[in-house]
Amino acid sequence: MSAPVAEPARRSIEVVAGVIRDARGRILLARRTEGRDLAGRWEFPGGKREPGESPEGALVRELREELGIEAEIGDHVITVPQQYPDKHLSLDVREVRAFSGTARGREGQALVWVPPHKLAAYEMPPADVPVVAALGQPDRYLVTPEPGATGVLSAVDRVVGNLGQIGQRLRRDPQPLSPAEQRWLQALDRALASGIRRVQLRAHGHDPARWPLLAAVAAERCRAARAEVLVNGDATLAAQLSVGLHLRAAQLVEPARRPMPDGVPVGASCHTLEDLRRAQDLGCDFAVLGTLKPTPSHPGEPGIGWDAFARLREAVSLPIYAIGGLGAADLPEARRHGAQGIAAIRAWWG
Ligand SMILES: Nc1nc2c([nH]c(=O)n2[C@@H]2O[C@H](COP(=O)(O)OP(=O)(O)OP(=O)(O)O)[C@@H](O)[C@H]2O)c(=O)[nH]1
Repeated sequence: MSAPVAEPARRSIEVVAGVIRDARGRILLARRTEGRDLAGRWEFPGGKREPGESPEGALVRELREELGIEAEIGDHVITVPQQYPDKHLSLDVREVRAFSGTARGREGQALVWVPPHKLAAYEMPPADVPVVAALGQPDRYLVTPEPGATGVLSAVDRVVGNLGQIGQRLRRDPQPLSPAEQRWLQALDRALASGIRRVQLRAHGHDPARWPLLAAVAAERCRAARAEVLVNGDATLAAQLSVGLHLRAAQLVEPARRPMPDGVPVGASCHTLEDLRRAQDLGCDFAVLGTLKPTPSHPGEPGIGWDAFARLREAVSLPIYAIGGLGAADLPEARRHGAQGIAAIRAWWG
């Protein structure tokens, strides 16, 4: 009997790439030349870090060698850990604050200047999917809390206490929002005013008969603020309101294909590698992964931590928000571990 063949260890490479913008705000992509891995795909110019080099130093050298420009390196955008069949990549992406010279493909590579909203139309390596999302999509994802005790429409209803009658009145009265629901909408307005641009409408525990109306009003406010909206778990409601759908982890096993048409956002809550793979196979636009840190909403759960987050993140190429006990102060660390940003109830709620 022959001895089992050990799987060859994947080599690790550290690559630094630059987001170079022209005066019109377009971003430079270079095409990988024949004979290299992923030949023909478009990428952000850059290359491998040499031993002893800083990320900034490596990027300045690569851009000089590849494009003939002298670059000034700016902010960190995201570092994406990514498993490829033959290697483990860490792709560290930086803004190029300024450069001198004219960019030319000095190694025979084609170049193209692309408006940011068109980046996703270019075929790029898997590690670049989270980079393109980091450049164009919100880094904060608000998940709404439940609106509180709202089974009370008025003092009369409280006395009657008959849900059937309340349901009938809801159908007649176009504005039956309770004080708690109105406070909830005001908090949503404050979150939108603070710059939140991606919202998951979720109200576990809220009266299901009242939720469609409240969600419709909330979706309208989000639209007015140009924020993207997804409703939690309910594809029918999402279609009625013409908004996106956020799948619960338990729902990932149900659909055989993407549950909404292309162009309508679909997100997914994930806890395991299997969830993430399923979300990716379904064509979800992004995932939410946690719980990252201990949080009062999940007592007794220690949180997976950033290293485990990065190990899961590298097995897929979806944009992924981290969730669980996180806030604005965690955004830089999230980006260093390949996260699109942070999903939260408390931290982003007005
Ligand atoms: N510069 C750059 N490299 C990227 C991007 N995305 C991405 O996956 N990569 C990967 O990072 C590695 C960059 O290595 P390289 O360009 O310096 O050298 P190479 O082709 O000889 O790579 P190799 O030695 O791994 O085969 C490649 O494996 C490439 O596929 C990107 O946006 N920019």
